[in-house]
Amino acid sequence: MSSGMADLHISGLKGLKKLDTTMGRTSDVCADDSVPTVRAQNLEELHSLQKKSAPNTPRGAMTPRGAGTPRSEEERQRQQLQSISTSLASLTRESGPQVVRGEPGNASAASVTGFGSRYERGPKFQAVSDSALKFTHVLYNLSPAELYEQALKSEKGSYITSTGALATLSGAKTGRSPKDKRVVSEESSHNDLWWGKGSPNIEMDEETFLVNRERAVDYLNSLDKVFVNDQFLNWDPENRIKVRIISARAYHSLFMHNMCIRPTPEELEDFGTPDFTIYNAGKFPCNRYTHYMTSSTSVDVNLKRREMVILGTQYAGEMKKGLFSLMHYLMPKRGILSLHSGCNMGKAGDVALFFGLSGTGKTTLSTDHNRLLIGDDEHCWGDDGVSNIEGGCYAKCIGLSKEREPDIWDAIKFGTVVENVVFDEHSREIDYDDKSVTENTRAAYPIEFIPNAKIPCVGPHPKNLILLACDAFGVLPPVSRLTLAQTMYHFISGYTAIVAGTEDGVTEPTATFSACFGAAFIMMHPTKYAAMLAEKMQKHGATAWLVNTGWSGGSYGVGSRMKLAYTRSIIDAIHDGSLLEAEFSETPIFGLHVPKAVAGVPSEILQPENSWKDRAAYTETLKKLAGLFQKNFCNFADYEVGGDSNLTQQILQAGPLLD
Ligand SMILES: Nc1ncnc2c1ncn2[C@@H]1O[C@H](COP(=O)(O)OP(=O)(O)O)[C@@H](O)[C@H]1O
Ligand SMILES: C=C(OP(=O)(O)O)C(=O)O
Ligand SMILES: [Ca+2]
Ligand SMILES: [Mn+2]
Repeated sequence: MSSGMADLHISGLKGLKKLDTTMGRTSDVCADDSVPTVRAQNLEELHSLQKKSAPNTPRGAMTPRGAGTPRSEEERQRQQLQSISTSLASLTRESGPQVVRGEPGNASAASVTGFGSRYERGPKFQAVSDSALKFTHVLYNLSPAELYEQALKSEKGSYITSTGALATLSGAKTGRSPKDKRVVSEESSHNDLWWGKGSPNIEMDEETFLVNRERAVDYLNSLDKVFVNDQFLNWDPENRIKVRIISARAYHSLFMHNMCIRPTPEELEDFGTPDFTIYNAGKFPCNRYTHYMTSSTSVDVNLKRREMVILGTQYAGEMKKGLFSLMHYLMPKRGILSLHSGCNMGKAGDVALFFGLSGTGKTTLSTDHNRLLIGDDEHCWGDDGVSNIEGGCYAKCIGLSKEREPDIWDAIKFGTVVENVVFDEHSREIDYDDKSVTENTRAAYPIEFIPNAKIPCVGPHPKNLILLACDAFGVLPPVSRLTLAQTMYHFISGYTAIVAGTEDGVTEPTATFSACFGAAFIMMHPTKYAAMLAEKMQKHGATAWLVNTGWSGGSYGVGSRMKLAYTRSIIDAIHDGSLLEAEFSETPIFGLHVPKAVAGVPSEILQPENSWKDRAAYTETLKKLAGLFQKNFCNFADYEVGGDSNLTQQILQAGPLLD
């Protein structure tokens, strides 16, 4: 210090000389004083230094033209923007909008493309409507952090929770709208698809699809900014599908970032033209004067155009399950079975699939601390084994507890989207029991957020198939082993029971039958999938089980939901092979094979009649459910499963028998 002070002096008479603060810096300066100086010349530059572009994720609008960017990189970006402009092209004007990377205000000529790009601006450009003069700002494959900022800035109802998740509201729709799901009848797919009674595919013509598509595209192009995600479906590299999702909300972009497979920067570089595009204009309604429209909501799939249009619902699950429907068309055509199932694998490589309708436990039970998670909801079973279609999980949050579902609890952190949950205004702690917004509260997170995720999400052929049913009647045994014919019968039936709106005082459960445990998502006739399943089960020697995750000791209102700990013990016994060695007895009516004992489960609950106080009520309820199964199966009685008429006869006889 003393040497520096000695050099400081004032000289001359015309004011003070500038202090040279760098003067005399010697090695004996105390450590506190040795912080490097700021590089920036001004505040603007300082702020610009804060952000940098990673080499593989160029920011078109932020990279100054000619600032050392290699020509090929610039060309690649131009092609990418051209591709997005083409996606957003208006059909009536046959032109895409002028697309610019980045937020409004960041427009720079270098990143503008599309119709009338600066190279092509001619008289034609002047002649078109105002909308062609407007830039469409594209926020392309933003990171979770960027999407958080976008959501917090522009979307009411966006908050950061105490653990760092992004809380959002999905709007008026807090679940899917299956009655508004339409599929275009066109020559390329018409004969492959399942139409008519029981089918989820509500027919729509090509013309009406284009009307809705135009409505969505015009809406998206009218916005200040749109989000574009280019991602993949299916971890099987040979059957990977490239999807583009164009949406109006950061919530939607982050949701799909989490749920689809995230491309590496290299994979993104040669992404090229997507195989399928979603136009999510869910903030905007469809027009009820449009032919076929029965509400303000329409989710329209066009397999020939490889497009999906969403109008009138912001529920993000619509995109996830819409893509699942697409896979239910594309994969079986390649001989690959698509399944609404969870999937996990033991350390020894034993794979289990968990089938079941919503709320039966696919996500909860496939997320198992002792096993590797392959996926929670959508899988393919092909010649080489299984592959997850998705890159993330979508867990129910209602009643979530750290003790019972620790891995899901811990996954709700920075990057995760939590939909429609209620939280403390100040602490931002989520109250998982609060159903004020909806009972269907959800968390969407990348699969890597589960510590024992199996990456890549593929595995060998399954050893066990676990058919889950949440039987609110409480008459199905907690676990039973199924024959092949029974497996087909229950797979085609797709049973679960829900409890109708408690607020109405209704305590009676309602049986739901949904073919292939996912009728809302299948595209072809259920027997097509069932035949493939039978063939694969036989070929690979898988064992199937029916597990009731619903009521025990009586129906809803009398009995109680099966303890999760018991269900987990049952599942453990299936995985480790011990249950296969058990002694079984056959139940009346349903003819199910029930084990006499399962480690960790009280034996008296294994036969449901033993857990009911009122035996007569039990028998009556059992018969009632059997009748509902039979009535439902009438819909399939005239169909053959595959080319095997013998198996078809066995399947028809494998259901419940009443005398
Ligand atoms: N015995 C049980 N087995 C499975 N889930 C149970 C059980 N008891 C309660 N649950 C709850 O039921 C819900 C099952 O939902 P989830 O696993 O998300 O179903 P899916 O993925 O099939 O839609 C979870 O909220 C879970 O905590
Ligand atoms: C995403 C959904 O599936 P699941 O309930 O099976 O998790 C849904 O039904 O909206
Ligand atoms: Ca590549
Ligand atoms: Mn699920």
